[in-house]
Amino acid sequence: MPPSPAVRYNSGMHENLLAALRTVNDPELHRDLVSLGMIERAELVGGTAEIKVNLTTPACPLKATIEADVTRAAMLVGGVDSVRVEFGAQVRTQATPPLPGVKNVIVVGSGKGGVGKSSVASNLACALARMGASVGLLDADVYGPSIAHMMGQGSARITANAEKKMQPIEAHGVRFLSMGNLMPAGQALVWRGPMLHSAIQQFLKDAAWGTLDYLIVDLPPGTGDVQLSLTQTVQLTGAVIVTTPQDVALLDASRAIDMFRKANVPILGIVENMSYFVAPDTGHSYDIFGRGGAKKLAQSFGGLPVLGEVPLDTEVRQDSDAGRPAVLAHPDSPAALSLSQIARNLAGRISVQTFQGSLEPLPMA
Ligand SMILES: Nc1ncnc2c1ncn2[C@@H]1O[C@H](COP(=O)(O)OP(=O)(O)OP(=O)(O)O)[C@@H](O)[C@H]1O
Repeated sequence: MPPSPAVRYNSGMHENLLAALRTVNDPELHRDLVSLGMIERAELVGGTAEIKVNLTTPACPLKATIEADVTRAAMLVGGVDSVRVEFGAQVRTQATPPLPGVKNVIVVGSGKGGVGKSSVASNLACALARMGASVGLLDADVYGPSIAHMMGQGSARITANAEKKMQPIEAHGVRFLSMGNLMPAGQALVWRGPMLHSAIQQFLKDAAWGTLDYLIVDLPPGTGDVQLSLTQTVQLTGAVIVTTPQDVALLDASRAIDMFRKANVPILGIVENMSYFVAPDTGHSYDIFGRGGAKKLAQSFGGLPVLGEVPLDTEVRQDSDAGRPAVLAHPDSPAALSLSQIARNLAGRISVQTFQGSLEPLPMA
């Protein structure tokens, strides 16, 4: 790893508190919070240590652990009776952002169709936005665009702004673009590769995305032209692979993983959708498609991360059909809880990957 550039702290910082915080490691980045540049404030006000930690994502999966570790370390400093920890977040980006203003572009792909890729993509986008990130969602499933419908904006139409850029539609705190908002409903798209390539380019580069922490891209199933176009157009942060647990889906998912690997796109993790079903009347869990396939798939590629398992749940479908993804409509349902945790795990993976690529510290306030 390259050495970390020195982090400068402003003079208002309490030296003993900073020294204590140097003993606290970020649990995923395995470096102390001070040298990572994550401490924005460390002051002693009366007997209270007031500490502001700037996380690398608002969806940090280990926020509670960090809070407990910071509190424990600060309480050991002389004169501290209580600790108040405040959190901020600043998502980092690779050395050159994938698009101007867009810190991370994450594609959501699958080998097989119908495994729930669009459902996962829309729920991840809404979950990350709800956690405080600025999120875009691009429906690159040009042959079967379903994001507009799932976001409750099936009849909205894309307009151009004053600079003649496509203006993303906003719903549930997410900015999105979908072919479904360009074409009349129910019409088929008959395009060849080069036309698809230029459509993808326009969706990415001629759209007013503004500043985004995460741009989630819902791909068509399989390993075709759109996937190729995307890998050639932007430096993708990575890919999330959605699969169901049965062998036929896993076989196709492994082809998708192989394609991304050949294109040098990091695999951020695998999501096992429709993993199991919990009968609402009896509470019994049934592994309808054979739970655990994603773990085996991950192992067969040398230990890829499994981001989580999402149960088969009628609310996921009903909420998508009603235009309000389950993480918002039924946030406490088992499927939504799992999807929210997957969003946190994904954000955590992205932070770790970005950190490993560059040890630039966060600029101090
Ligand atoms: N965990 C789940 N529980 C219940 N229904 C689900 C779940 N995940 C997805 N579905 C439903 O399955 C159907 C297919 O899902 P979705 O459109 O997200 O799949 P896809 O992989 O994007 O499909 P395509 O190949 O057409 O792009 C939808 O009706 C969706 O609501």
